[in-house]
Amino acid sequence: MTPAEIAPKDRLIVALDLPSPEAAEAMVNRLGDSVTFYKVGYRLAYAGGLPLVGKLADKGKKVFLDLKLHDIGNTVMQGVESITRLGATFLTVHAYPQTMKGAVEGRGSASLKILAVTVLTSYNDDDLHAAGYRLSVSELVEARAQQAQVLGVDGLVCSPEEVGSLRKIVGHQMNLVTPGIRPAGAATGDQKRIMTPGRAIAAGADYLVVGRPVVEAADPSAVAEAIHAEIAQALG
Ligand SMILES: O=C(O)c1cc(=O)[nH]c(=O)n1[C@@H]1O[C@H](COP(=O)(O)O)[C@@H](O)[C@H]1O
Repeated sequence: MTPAEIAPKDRLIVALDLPSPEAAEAMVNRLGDSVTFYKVGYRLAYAGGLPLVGKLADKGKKVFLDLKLHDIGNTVMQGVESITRLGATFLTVHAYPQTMKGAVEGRGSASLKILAVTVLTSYNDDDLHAAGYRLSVSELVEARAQQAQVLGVDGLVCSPEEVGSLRKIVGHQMNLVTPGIRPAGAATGDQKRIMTPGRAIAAGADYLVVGRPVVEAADPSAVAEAIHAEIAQALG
């Protein structure tokens, strides 16, 4: 599916950053038909949530398995080979060349799509320098995007701020998936490179990842519906 063919409703990925599979399933039931795509990340996966990937897929939902793998190439390759059997649509790895190469090999011809995390949305230039990098966020994001494209990675996780420049580099071949999404007035939390849903879509993001603003809301469905409306409006 090319990015232009993604239905507006399928562009919102709700991060099920919840403490247990029971809490996650309750949230999925609460959101009902309004949400079609979910992310399972550290909090849920390490609390016994991995079987939920297959369960959600059986219910017709798509699942983004956010494990952010990073290890020697052979270990990543073997891990991804195992993950291809879980039923996820997307899997994250960190955007290091050996890691991305191993992940693409492990994926083989499976339908799982590998997303490379460029620079985490909680980082700014100062955080990168503190971690020992000499490049700015935008320079490192662009360099990693180029490497990911050459290595056959399927998509990138980036902040909405980088979507415009990354489109020029990777065109429409790669999915651009953006966390760091905050509806107007929502608490920023630890995110540093953020945008509203409408502005992120207008900038060219294919998918928006939203966690706390939805799952911690008094009325999660109402927030999800409002984000869908912003997405639809931005797509015109
Ligand atoms: O890979 C991710 O999904 C990810 C990458 C990134 O750079 N920033 C980022 O926030 N995320 C994830 O996206 C979600 C954002 O959640 P909220 O900040 O609660 O909306 C979390 O589950 C993060 O782990």
